[in-house]
Amino acid sequence: MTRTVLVTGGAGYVGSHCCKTFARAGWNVVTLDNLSRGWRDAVRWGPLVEGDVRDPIAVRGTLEKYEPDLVAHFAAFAYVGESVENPAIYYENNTAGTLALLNGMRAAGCRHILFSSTCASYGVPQHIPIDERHPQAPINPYGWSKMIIERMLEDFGRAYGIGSVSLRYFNAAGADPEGEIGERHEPESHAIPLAIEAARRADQPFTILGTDFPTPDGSAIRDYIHVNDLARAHLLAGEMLLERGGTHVFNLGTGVGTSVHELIEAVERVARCKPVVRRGPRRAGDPAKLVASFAKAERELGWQPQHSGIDFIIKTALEWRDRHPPV
Ligand SMILES: O=c1ccn([C@@H]2O[C@H](COP(=O)(O)OP(=O)(O)O[C@H]3O[C@H](CO)[C@H](O)[C@H](O)[C@H]3O)[C@@H](O)[C@H]2O)c(=O)[nH]1
Repeated sequence: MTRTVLVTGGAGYVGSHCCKTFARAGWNVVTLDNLSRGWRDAVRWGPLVEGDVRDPIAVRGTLEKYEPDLVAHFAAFAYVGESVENPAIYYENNTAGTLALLNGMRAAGCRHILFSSTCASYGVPQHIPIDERHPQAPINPYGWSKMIIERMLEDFGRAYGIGSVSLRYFNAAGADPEGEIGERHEPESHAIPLAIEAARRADQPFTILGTDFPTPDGSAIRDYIHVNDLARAHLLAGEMLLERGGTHVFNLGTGVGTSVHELIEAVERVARCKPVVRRGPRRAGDPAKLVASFAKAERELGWQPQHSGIDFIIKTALEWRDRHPPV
């Protein structure tokens, strides 16, 4: 029997890539998105229900109409800086939004959820690579807004039998290699799209935010993971959850760190053009180094990153950018 997944935030960056991956694997895909930060034209693999996860009528109506086996929950705000300036909308949209969604699932008898969590829940790392047992101590409201949800999922599992998998992403990056979807944020604050823009346009220099980190070249190190590797992990996690139930947590990263300087070199190599680069101060709350251990996902989901070489990530992001240059 064909399975159905309800994807909240399916019009967004990671959500839309997951829709494609589930659809390719033979699932029915339904998107619930309020289009506040998503894109109508990114919803290509099933119907779009335009609605908000905080709206009990929209959630209940969608769950009852489509009877999904699984909810994949991406609908969230994800700008760390914005969360510091305006925490209310993060707790409202991310935390309260998930609570409303979970209550809708309870009422409709839907028992399985994949949750898009974050490495920001670890805060400043005590050791590298970061495994799932690393203490969680967020240093910004974005990280807290997501960590509270993980806690909620544990409690809802115990009390109401809602099975969940929280997937703690490191740095989602790259685009669909077939060019149908990609990263589109407004405003764009992420390093890879900005470095690519700098390679394409001399009037858009890239600023290295921090050159005095305790790292070999002084710039911050991140673990960039291709969005399609993330999407495949959701598919495997969903299949595991339907089979086994329970409450689970996995890191999704590559175990490989790339500094901002190395990122710029990679953009130069792939784009064959040197971006104009400036040096700037650190961004508040940016740790020096975040690198994942994905051993648990490998062991329990049989997952490994397959598309996350930095040059391939940049190649797919560049192709997407060139198909959709900013107007
Ligand atoms: O113009 C820029 C933008 C970024 N950076 C640097 O590049 C690295 C990556 O920055 P991104 O903004 O691309 O990613 P972050 O690691 O800050 O953010 C990621 O992790 C966050 C949690 O920590 C959120 O989950 C967020 O959505 C996700 O993209 C950081 O060291 C940042 O300081 C620059 O040097 N210049």
